[in-house]
Amino acid sequence: MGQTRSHLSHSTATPGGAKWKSNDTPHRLSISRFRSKRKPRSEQLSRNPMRNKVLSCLGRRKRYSSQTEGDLGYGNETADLAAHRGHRAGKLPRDETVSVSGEYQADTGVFEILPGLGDDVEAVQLTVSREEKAGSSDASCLETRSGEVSCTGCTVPRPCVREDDASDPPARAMEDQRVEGNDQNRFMSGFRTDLSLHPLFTSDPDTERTSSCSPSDRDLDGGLSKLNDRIKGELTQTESTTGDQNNGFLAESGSIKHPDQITQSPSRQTFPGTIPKLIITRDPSPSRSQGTTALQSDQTPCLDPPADDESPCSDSGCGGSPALMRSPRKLSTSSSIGLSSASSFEESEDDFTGSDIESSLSPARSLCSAGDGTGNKSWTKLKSMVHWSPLAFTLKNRSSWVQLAGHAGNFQAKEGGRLLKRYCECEQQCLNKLMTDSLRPYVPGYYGVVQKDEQDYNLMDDLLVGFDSPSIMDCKMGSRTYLEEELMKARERPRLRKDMYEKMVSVDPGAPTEEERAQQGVLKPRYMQWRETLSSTATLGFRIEGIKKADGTCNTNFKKTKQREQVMKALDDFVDGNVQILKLYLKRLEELRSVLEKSHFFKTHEVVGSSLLFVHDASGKASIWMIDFGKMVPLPPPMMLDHRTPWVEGNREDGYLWGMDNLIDILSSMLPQTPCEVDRNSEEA
Ligand SMILES: O=P(O)(O)O[C@H]1[C@H](O)[C@@H](OP(=O)(O)O)[C@H](OP(=O)(O)O)[C@@H](OP(=O)(O)O)[C@H]1O
Ligand SMILES: Nc1ncnc2c1ncn2[C@@H]1O[C@H](COP(=O)(O)OP(=O)(O)O)[C@@H](O)[C@H]1O
Repeated sequence: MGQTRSHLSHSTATPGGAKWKSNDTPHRLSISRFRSKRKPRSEQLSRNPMRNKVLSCLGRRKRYSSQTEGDLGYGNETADLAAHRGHRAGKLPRDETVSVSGEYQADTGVFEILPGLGDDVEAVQLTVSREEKAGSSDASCLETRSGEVSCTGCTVPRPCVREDDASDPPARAMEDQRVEGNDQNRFMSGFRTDLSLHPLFTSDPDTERTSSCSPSDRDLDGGLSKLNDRIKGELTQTESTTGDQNNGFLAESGSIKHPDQITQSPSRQTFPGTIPKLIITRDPSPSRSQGTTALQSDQTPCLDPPADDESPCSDSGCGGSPALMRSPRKLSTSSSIGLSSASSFEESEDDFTGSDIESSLSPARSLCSAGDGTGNKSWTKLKSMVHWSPLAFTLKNRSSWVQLAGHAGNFQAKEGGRLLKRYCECEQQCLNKLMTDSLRPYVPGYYGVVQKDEQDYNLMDDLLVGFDSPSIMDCKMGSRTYLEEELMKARERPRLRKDMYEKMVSVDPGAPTEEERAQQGVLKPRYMQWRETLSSTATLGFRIEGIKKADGTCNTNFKKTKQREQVMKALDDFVDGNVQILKLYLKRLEELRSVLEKSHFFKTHEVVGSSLLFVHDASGKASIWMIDFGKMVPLPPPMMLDHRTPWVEGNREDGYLWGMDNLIDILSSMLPQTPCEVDRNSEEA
């Protein structure tokens, strides 16, 4: 119970760059190297500055608005399910045709059994009407819109708790983080270049709206309806898909350079963009003015927003979850690790140890006590967490499914190697489109929308299937984690998030401004930007969200893992010094990058908050998939992104490929040099 293990492997490294050995893993070489594979930034692409108001109609992810601990997996299943009733969220329009990828014939409207659902699923219907729904009064009865999944075997994932070290220095002031390499004018020709210069949250939201929005409402409406038409068309075009997630498995060998042995290259990539002036994070430097706020508005931000005032594709948006507002220390649903009992885990909450980031939870509820990825604290083993049930071995396609990050309660693991993820329209549309895109091998197979207990879910492959006690890492990609739409909404209708304020304070009590402290709340973009600059998102274009290792140890506390060397240490520990795995990951990433660069889908979507899920196991299998498409939104045609251009408001760039370049570069630099490279480097030196 609660066994502590885990150390970052580098902590035992031989000083002085001597060869390092961990168990049977290959030696790491002490030669420092830095490979720069960064691709040149492409020229500005054709862009349409029109605000894509359709975003607000696309994905809306909602968490259970009144989550209890039972909701989060502590209660028994019956209680969980009961609690979920009445919190139906993110519903599709009643009359909408639901596409179930690959397992239906268009226009039939027939029921079909999804093979992957196993015994749980009784039926899936592709099209329903309001009348049908209206006739269904009993939540336990078959909902005729998209089918029913019985409750058997489903439980809500448990949350994983993060622990943050509040003693670390506060984040740097973001308003000053204009970093080298930025060339706004180059990218903003044809745009209103004053967008990022406006103070956010002016006293007159209408004025602000006018200044930041070029097109008229009529134009926007037109764009909205055209885009909706396009999307509707695409919804019917989904092709057959099956869960072929094993297609990404790879294999190789070698040794990894110890992160401590890698020196910083002069060619290190720095964030080429500008941190928007939304944020004033307090700077520890006495020379900095403190207590300034970005909320330059007469308008008093609302601390208890109306439920419908949410930002797109967000569970609670800038307005936040009302329930969370009322329950400030509720577990952050996005700071969780869930272990589904639909997987092969057997667990009781008593088995979990560690402290709780969201400190309202009792210690008994806490799942992991983690270091910050810098070696300051040791990781804590969740428990004798991975108790394989004998049953698990007899069931085909079952995995020890783990929810490493994201919103607690969003997932339910199903037999048949699939997952139910709380419905998000944006995600549904993306997954549908991805099923026919060249990116298909890099995303989970998608099987449409199913309904259970008045809640819609997207049904997708469990990517852990096929792995034996996998090690998992969630890496959030991109240099920006909030949509432009969210930013605009925050300006127009600023809503204070008490939960985010508290999350911020728990990590760094000095981070809030005086005003934020007085308000006991922060705006969502402010919080998101603070997280970006505290971690490696702003400087490297990605950040580690969580790592769970084969031995059951788990760390979701990488909020302050910012520096390249810190990231390397975490990665090194994740692969346990196994250079074979590292090479496989590198290969997969390079392949994915190449496909991304060519994918029309990718070029035409703003990709925010999406992650790469790294999975490997002791057998030497390793792969990476893209997950979380809740904030992957289509651009108004003919706008396209290169995903490397620094973001300035209006250009919608997200830094996804820039982050990938950096990630690939970091992984490459961890590999041992070939003799040729050693020679070349010594010659250069
Ligand atoms: O990781 P922490 O610091 O807890 O912050 C979370 C993550 O950024 C979530 O992103 P993700 O889901 O990608 O993990 C985000 O959800 P959105 O992606 O919906 O914006 C949450 O916003 P809220 O859901 O508004 O609380 C935010 O509170
Ligand atoms: N298809 C999948 N297969 C296996 N695990 C998944 C899959 N999708 C998500 N997960 C797990 O769930 C976590 C959260 O997923 P994500 O889609 O980011 O949720 P959210 O939308 O709530 O942020 C991931 O870190 C990963 O551990």
